[in-house]
Amino acid sequence: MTLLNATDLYRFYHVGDDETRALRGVSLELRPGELTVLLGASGSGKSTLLACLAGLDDPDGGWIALGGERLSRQPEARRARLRAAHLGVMLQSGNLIPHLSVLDNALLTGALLGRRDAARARELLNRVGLAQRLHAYPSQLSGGETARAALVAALAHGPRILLADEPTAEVDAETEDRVTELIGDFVHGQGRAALIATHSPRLAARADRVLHLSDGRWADA
Ligand SMILES: Nc1ncnc2c1ncn2[C@@H]1O[C@H](COP(=O)(O)OP(=O)(O)OP(=O)(O)O)[C@@H](O)[C@H]1O
Repeated sequence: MTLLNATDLYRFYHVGDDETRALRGVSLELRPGELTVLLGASGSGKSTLLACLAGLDDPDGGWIALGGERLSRQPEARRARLRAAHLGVMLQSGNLIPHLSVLDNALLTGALLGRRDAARARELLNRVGLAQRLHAYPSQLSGGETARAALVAALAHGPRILLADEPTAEVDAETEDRVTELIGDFVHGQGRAALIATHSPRLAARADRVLHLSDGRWADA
């Protein structure tokens, strides 16, 4: 079974006369129970790929399907519905709402889906070491706390797929272990899928599959 299917993705950016080919024919499948780690040098296209898979950006070529439904080249409202139904998304650009507390951010998507689960949100925040920061606002968090709060906000509604960009950025080794455990349980304990861009050797060690992006292509392609 495939939860997410991306075929032959292209994404070009134009600034003045310059063209950056951020994605050049990337295909990918995400399956239940599989933790996939995404590696690549800065500028290789990792964030662009995650944004396209999340339906936050639209590829210029190729297509993406979530649970058999097409995500790419759809109106924003439909992409948002599919995103909420299937995905947990944690991106560097931030998926926290500034005027909501850490706890309310974690409850938001579940509430929109009609399955608000405060006990689960608190448990996840506790597991990543944020039990004392439930009522803080995003602007009051450190970089590492922001990444963990954003990860919990992506996971708390129980999505089938997690897409995450550097969830262990700026954290100490103990917190990195906690975040790795949380993602490992989500994928291997609950049979979900995850695609994680990370430089963490701890997280990479738990991966079922490691993919390398280089200059917008799979390195071995
Ligand atoms: N909005 C944009 N406009 C123009 N160029 C962009 C834009 N976003 C990304 N790029 C370019 O596309 C390429 C891929 O960028 P991307 O952010 O996907 O890389 P990355 O692998 O995530 O890098 P990092 O690890 O530094 O976050 C880079 O050359 C980047 O400069």
